[in-house]
Amino acid sequence: MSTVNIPRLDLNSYINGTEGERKKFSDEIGAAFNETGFVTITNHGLSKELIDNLYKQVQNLFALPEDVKLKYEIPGLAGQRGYTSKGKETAKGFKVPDLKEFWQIGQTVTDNDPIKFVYPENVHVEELPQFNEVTQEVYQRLEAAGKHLLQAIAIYLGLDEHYFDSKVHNGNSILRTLHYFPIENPDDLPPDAVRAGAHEDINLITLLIGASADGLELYTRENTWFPVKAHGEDVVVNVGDMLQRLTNGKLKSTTHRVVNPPREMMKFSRFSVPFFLHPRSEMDLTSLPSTIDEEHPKQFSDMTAGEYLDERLREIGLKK
Ligand SMILES: O=C(O)CCC(=O)C(=O)O
Ligand SMILES: [Fe+2]
Repeated sequence: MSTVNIPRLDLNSYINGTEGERKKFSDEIGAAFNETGFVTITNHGLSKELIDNLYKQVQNLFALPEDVKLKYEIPGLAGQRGYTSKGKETAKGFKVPDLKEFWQIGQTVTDNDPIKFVYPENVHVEELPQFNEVTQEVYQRLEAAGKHLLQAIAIYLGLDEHYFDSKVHNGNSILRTLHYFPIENPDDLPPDAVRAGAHEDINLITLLIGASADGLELYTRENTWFPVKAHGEDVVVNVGDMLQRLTNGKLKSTTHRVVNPPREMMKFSRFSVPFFLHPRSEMDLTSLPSTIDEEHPKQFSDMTAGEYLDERLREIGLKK
């Protein structure tokens, strides 16, 4: 099996570290994002209690009766807020939808930024007030961690440390709580039905709170699948397509998937919670001039984040 190096980095050594520690963090995350596009992070600002409470609430949400969940599935929002039922999202290039249902929470604008009027309202689960509270806290903490990670990445890219700050302020990020539902009769499934088909994330970076079970795999340069394992409460962070475009492929948006468990485990749920860190839709994703040269010709067309998101949501079947 090919060996894939997914370094485990301490975010606190960047936030509160010495000049040397900050530089080391920035070099390490940059090198990993250039090589495999994945790292795991400790000291990310989410306590074990918060994560345990999050998973408890997520389980409560998906345990609600089908008709209650369906009342939160809102037409016209492309799944960007509230509930998305089974069979709605299909990985790009796949025919069979993923074996999952999910709930998405978006940005809450608390200042006078006019972008407030552009975003759809978040949907609150009337039956579970604690779900709304805990996901709000998790959103804010992952967004804060993500801003620090982008500062470290900016330094690696030779940009000003605060290059991304204004671009992600009140950005279009999404916290997705996911349920890969139990399958009682795996024989009834189409042969190519999987929990999450191979895909790349759309956004700048994704922060994933370690899932309730194994299954996440990344596609290596040697064309093999490699399992991504996170210790306890570590957060897995990977590069998305927007950051790959901005850096002309210097930082890699690595293909990943969630495989089905062994047959006898198919009757158990798997839960996971990725946070897709998006910029404001006006951010220009045109590749940075410093990433283009004779050896690395320009690979992507110039687009804003909003245009790119729209194109991708259509490709995965969420937007008509
Ligand atoms: O469930 C997981 O572990 C990963 C989910 C994922 O890759 C996604 O939703 O984009
Ligand atoms: Fe993903």
